[in-house]
Amino acid sequence: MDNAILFKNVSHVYQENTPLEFHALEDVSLKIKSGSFVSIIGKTGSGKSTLIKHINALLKPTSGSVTIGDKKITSHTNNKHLKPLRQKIGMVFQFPEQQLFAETVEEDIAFGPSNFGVEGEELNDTVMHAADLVHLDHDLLKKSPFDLSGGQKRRVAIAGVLAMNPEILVLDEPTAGLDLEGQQYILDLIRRLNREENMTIVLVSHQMDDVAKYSDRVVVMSGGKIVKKCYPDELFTDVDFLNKYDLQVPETVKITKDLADKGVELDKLSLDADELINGIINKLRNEDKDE
Ligand SMILES: Nc1ncnc2c1ncn2[C@@H]1O[C@H](COP(=O)(O)OP(=O)(O)OP(=O)(O)O)[C@@H](O)[C@H]1O
Repeated sequence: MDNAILFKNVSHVYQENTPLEFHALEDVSLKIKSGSFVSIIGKTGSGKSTLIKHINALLKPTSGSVTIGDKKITSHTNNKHLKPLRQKIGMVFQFPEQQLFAETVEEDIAFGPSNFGVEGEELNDTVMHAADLVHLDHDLLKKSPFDLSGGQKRRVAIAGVLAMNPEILVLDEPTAGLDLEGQQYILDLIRRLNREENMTIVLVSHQMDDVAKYSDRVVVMSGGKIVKKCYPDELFTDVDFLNKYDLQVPETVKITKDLADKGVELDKLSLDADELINGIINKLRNEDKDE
């Protein structure tokens, strides 16, 4: 089924009609195609979390509408009608392991599906499948989640979301606080879910190297508005734009520019370190041939 996400003229006002009224989203329109990997970036307070909370109607638009597949959400939508929608959207908030609570890893992963009536053999299969998706060793399933490492805990928390079999996965800074290896593990997992399970990914991140490497499209927010929607290479080659919105320049872009300043022009800009290394090797080989 086509689960495109469509924001149409969405505004969101916190604490409306009070002295604390705050316009966090203003007239946001955006289409995220089913099966794509889209990153939402922008400096702190630009409205990224507010935006993504509309995807599962944790927040509803003050005006405008959000449509997921054939389900339209407006300020009038009744929460009673949102259960099927929420089942197909997995939300991974910052530090999701802080929500782990069960005595065993297995029970934690099973919590969501058992709430939706899955039981017995089917529940067991669901838990195993989710554990496999995050490459969690089955020996760990009987352990307390609190005995695991930080990276393992985060994988358990994500497995709990995946056990609901979501078609759309929304993640807010999913690698925050992990060491480099743990970060890589989570990002590779997300990319695998996108490519192999055709899951739509909406990622909020401050890590521009990751955004550059993994996304199909990037959405830049500032002051509650979308200021750019484009392909990663279009964004990350525009250093003036990145500076204007306080966004980091990815390391691969910096290296490519440094090389060009030193007279080494590569054939194309790589947003992935492995690709960049291959570009440099090709350049060296071609130079050898020319000599
Ligand atoms: N419940 C709330 N009541 C009032 N204002 C809020 C509320 N939640 C968020 N805001 C404000 O809305 C603005 C956007 O917040 P939001 O969390 O969406 O930004 P963000 O881009 O996700 O930031 P960060 O990168 O720090 O997570 C901020 O100025 C924030 O202070």
